[in-house]
Amino acid sequence: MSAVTAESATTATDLDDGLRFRLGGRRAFAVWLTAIAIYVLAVFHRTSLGVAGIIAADRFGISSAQLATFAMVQLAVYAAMQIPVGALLDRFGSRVMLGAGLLTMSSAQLAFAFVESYAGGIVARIFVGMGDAMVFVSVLRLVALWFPPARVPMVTQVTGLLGQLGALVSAGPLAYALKELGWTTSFLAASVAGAVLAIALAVVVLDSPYREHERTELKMRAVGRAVRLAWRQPGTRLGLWCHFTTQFSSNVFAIMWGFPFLTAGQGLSTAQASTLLGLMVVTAICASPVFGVYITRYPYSRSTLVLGLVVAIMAVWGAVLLWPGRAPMWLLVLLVVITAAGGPGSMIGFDLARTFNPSNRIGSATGIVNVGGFAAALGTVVLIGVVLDHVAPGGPSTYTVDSFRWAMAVQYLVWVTGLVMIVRYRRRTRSVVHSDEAYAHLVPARLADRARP
Ligand SMILES: N[C@@H](Cc1c[nH]cn1)C(=O)NCC(=O)O
Repeated sequence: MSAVTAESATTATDLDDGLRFRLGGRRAFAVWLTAIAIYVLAVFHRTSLGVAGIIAADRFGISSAQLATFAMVQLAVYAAMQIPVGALLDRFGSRVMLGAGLLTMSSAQLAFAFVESYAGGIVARIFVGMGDAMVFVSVLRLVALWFPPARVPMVTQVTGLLGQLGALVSAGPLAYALKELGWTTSFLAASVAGAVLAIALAVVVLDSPYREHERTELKMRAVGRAVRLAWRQPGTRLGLWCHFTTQFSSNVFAIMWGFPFLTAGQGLSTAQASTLLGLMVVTAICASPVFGVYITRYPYSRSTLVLGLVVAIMAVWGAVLLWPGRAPMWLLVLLVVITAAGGPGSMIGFDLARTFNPSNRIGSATGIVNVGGFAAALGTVVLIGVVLDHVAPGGPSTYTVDSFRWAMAVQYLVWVTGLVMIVRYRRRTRSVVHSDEAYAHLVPARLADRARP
């Protein structure tokens, strides 16, 4: 059965189709909201270090480079875990994986509350990255199974959007708690949230609304097969490259280099730079429903939106980097707004993976796609650091607008690579769409006649 034919079974809205619960009904919302709460917690844990950074440097007695290593290690583990986690998800389902993710993240934050050595802190961050890696793909699998296909693109976008609230919780309440309650109590409280959500998970979340959902009966040896089959789909690889190309710039900016670029490079105050970083979260939240509407209406042209978005991001970066001296504030605002749109834009990658894979491979396909943006972000973080070391060997105190001009320009290598790969896989994916009747619903009427004479 082709991917789309399998998916179309989920269009039923009554309970005759082997359904225990109505697609998009009350139980679906309860499952989704519980899963989202876990995703918010994952994003909160992921971004907590950004807020706790200066206190962490003090507590562990470490340099800025060692502090950055915490974040790098966490992200590297997150990216490396995506494919194994995706395959395990197809084997064990979302409930088990969300439980494992909660347990891993919460234990790691608990350890982080008490460790005092740098090595201990690194080990804790490794496990935070590992637990975090299990969450998002599991939530998207629930979305694909619990909602009617026509609503899945929008629900996927809103899922990404709501997850960003975790970053706001760490920027606000965690920053406050660290100041008022101290390190140990704050991280202890963060880990207790995991225990509460584990109870909600056990009570509310079911893997599937179907009575006999055909969960992949793969033995561990056969798990690799699901990954191979998902990888063979040009649509999965198109999703990977869309995710790769759209999201890395906003990640790099938010996680590592945005703040020094805006302060040391563009001469903004700390408060101005923080406001622009906050504006990125707000933009990502506002752009999500807009993209959701577009991809629901024009599924054939999802990659066209991605291409347009990437060209816009490249153009605004070009304007900032070529601006003589420091860029004016209006241009920096435009820069963060357009760059931030790449976050929700990257969700198109997951939508492509879902369209071109049957439900028993969604975990593997989503995991493959999710490697893209995080791997690109990691690579770019490192490349920018290498160039900065070269052009400003005196360290952060010697950064200037010109050092960042060269360093940030390395992003073009990544964008151009991504664009070439998107164009390549979009051609292959479209040829699959035009040759397989199962994808006929994706082809707009104006092209359908031409494609099927
Ligand atoms: N593209 C992000 C999510 C997002 C949505 N809006 C802004 N960012 C993504 O890939 N998320 C994966 C994850 O684990 O958070």
